[in-house]
Amino acid sequence: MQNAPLSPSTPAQPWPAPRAAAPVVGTVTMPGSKSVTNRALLLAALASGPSTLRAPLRSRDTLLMADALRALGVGVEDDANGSWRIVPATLRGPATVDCGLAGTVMRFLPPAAVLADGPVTLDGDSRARERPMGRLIDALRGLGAEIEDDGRAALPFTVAGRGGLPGGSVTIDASASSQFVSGLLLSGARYEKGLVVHHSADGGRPVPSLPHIEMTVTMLRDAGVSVDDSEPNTWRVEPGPIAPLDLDVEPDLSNAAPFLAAGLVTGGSVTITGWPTRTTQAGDALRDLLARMGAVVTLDDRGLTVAAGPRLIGLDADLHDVGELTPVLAALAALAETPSRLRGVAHLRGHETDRLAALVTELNKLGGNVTETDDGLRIEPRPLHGGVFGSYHDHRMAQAGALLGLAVDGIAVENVATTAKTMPTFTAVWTELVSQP
Ligand SMILES: O=C(O)C1=C[C@@H](OP(=O)(O)O)[C@@H](O)[C@H](O)C1
Ligand SMILES: C=C(OP(=O)(O)O)C(=O)O
Repeated sequence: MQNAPLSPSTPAQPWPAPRAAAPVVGTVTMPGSKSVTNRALLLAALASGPSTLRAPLRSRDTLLMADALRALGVGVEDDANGSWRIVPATLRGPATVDCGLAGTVMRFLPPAAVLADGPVTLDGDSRARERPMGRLIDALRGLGAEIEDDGRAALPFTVAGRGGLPGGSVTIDASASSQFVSGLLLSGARYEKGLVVHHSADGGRPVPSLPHIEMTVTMLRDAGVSVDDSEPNTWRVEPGPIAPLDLDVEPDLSNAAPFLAAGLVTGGSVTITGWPTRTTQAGDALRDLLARMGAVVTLDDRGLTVAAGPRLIGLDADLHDVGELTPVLAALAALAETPSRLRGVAHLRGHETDRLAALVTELNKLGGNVTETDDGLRIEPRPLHGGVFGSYHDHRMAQAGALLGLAVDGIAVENVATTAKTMPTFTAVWTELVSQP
């Protein structure tokens, strides 16, 4: 198993996306959830004893998190069956952390780095330096942390670890990313006074991706931490120990999106095994969203099966809670019979790339009719033609391109290797699924 971060470099040749010769019918087992794996790694590092993570995701984002924790002195050891055993330690500095392009590393690690006994310097890919960070840096300063960022309010910066943090109450504008809140909550129990996080933004802009905060709260409670989220936009974490984890990581439901959509655009049917009946993963919303697009959706002992209905219809939806599904849903909408309106996702401009601009550019390059709105996209289906689909170092843009390639002749995806951010096996699993007789 590879432990070094996978290279984000751009290969010279775009990947010729396979065109479906027949309806795609098959079953796929997804690797573990990125969001669960990186929360579990961080919590395990701060826990009161060793933890076991079974079926963790091993991808660029999670290997970066594992390496970051190792740099701080935590043991992240490979077990024989693919599990990780995490042995906490007093966090040490000086240390250097490569965040790559992982939001979960750049937002979850700094609130833990204040607990280190020396400086921790964080940096990442060039695009990572443009992703929103300033509000989290300010919030940590408000809680007593010292952070040297040369006024950039972005990566790279150095957290002056002092072996602890007073903690207390802080108000943050988390309208750019739910990860600011999740990051603070994950470490909050280890602050002397615990933590109260309150979200407030100009114009009442809400926190996006609330299911991801629910995931954080659920995982903290499962580890014995007392969290009060009864008041909207306020989260209270009591100081106290974090119990060791013994966790089976759920399959990544957001990464299931292109596979489920593959059945829909080809008139076929795809089953994802092990789909949890209860989950906090945002990707679970696919059951409802794809049904609204005309799919026949069944959750049973086999997993989640999504079959094409008589028509693939457009979608009018607020994706604020599930923004990470937007690129694949936009590609699916471009292949639908009726127009779509995807709303509530202005914050996608700060994701791996500006996803709204990227989707408009790349879909229109192929003959599409997509316009950017204040907070999303309008998609008028048009017959598409072949061409190179740019991925902008964005795993979900690459997945969107692969999906288009099933239904449109001559699509090639630039830098498909970027899918390794969350699923290094993407092209292998995709090719196997779509080439089945
Ligand atoms: O906490 C998490 O695991 C995530 C939160 C969301 O971030 P934003 O709130 O920045 O959209 C989501 O888009 C991202 O893929 C994963
Ligand atoms: C927004 C995403 O990632 P990140 O965790 O880097 O924010 C994503 O995976 O769609």
